[in-house]
Amino acid sequence: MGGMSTTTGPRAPQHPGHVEVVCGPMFAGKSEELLRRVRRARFAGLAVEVVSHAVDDRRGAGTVSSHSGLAVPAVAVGDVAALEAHVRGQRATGGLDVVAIDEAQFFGPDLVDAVQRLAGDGLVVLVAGLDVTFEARPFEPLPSLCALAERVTRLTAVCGVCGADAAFHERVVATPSAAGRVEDARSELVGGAESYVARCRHHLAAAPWR
Ligand SMILES: Nc1ncnc2c1ncn2[C@@H]1O[C@H](COP(=O)(O)OP(=O)(O)O)[C@@H](O)[C@H]1O
Ligand SMILES: Cc1cn([C@H]2C[C@H](O)[C@@H](COP(=O)(O)O)O2)c(=O)[nH]c1=O
Ligand SMILES: [Zn+2]
Repeated sequence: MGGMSTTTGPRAPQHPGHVEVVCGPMFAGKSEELLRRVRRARFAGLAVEVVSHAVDDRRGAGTVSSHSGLAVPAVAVGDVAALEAHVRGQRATGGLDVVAIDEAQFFGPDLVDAVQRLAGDGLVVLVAGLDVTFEARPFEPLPSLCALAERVTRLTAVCGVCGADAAFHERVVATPSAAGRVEDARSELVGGAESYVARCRHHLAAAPWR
C-alpha cells in the first residue's frame, strides 16, 4: 500500500519557509496586497520585517507605501547583500518569521538566489515588484522569482484610456541618461502618477511586438 501512513495521519509541515510573489504593472495594488499580508501575519503573532530598496525614496526612505496612501515602516537597503545580511541579523537576534520585500525589481537578478536561500532557511518570503518594464518587456528578477515561488499573484491596474484590465504601463516623461540624452532610456526611473500611466494591451502606444 502506498501513500501516507494511516497510523500517524498527515504530518504537519516541518519547514515553514516558502516564497510568495505579488507582481504586475504599476498601480495594480501590489503594495496594498503586500501590506495586507504583512498585517495578517502580524495578526497571527508572527515576527515580520518589511524591507524596500533605498533607491525608491518617493515617500521617504524607511516607508513602504501605496498609491492610495497606506504606509508601514520599513528598512531601506541598497542591494541584495545588505538585504540578506539585515534579514539574517534580525533572525539571529530577535527572531524572524516573515520578510516582506517591496520594489523587488530594483534589486536585480541576485535577489533570486537570496530569496531561495532565505526560504530554505525557514523564512516566509513575500516579494512584491514590477514584472514588466515601461517598454512592455519582462523586468527581472520578478519573472524568475515567479517561476520558483510556491504562490504567485499577478495583479492588473485599470487602463487609463478604456478602464479594462491593464497589464502594462507607459512612461510619460522623457528618460534622461547619465549623459543627459533622452534616447537611451534606462529601465529604472523612480516615479509615480506624474511619470507613468496604466495601459491595457490595446492602448499601449508602442508595444515592442507590433
Ligand atoms: N490606473 C489605476 N488602476 C488601479 N488603481 C489605481 C490606478 N491609479 C491609481 N490607483 C490607486 O492605486 C492603488 C494601488 O496602489 P499600490 O498598492 O501602490 O499599487 P502598486 O504597488 O501595484 O503600484 C489603488 O488602490 C488605487 O487607489
Ligand atoms: C515601469 C517602470 C517603473 N519604474 C519605477 C517607478 C516606481 O518608482 C517603481 C514602481 O513603483 P510601484 O510601487 O510599482 O508603483 O518603479 C522603473 O524604474 N522602471 C520602469 O520601467
Ligand atoms: Zn485600454
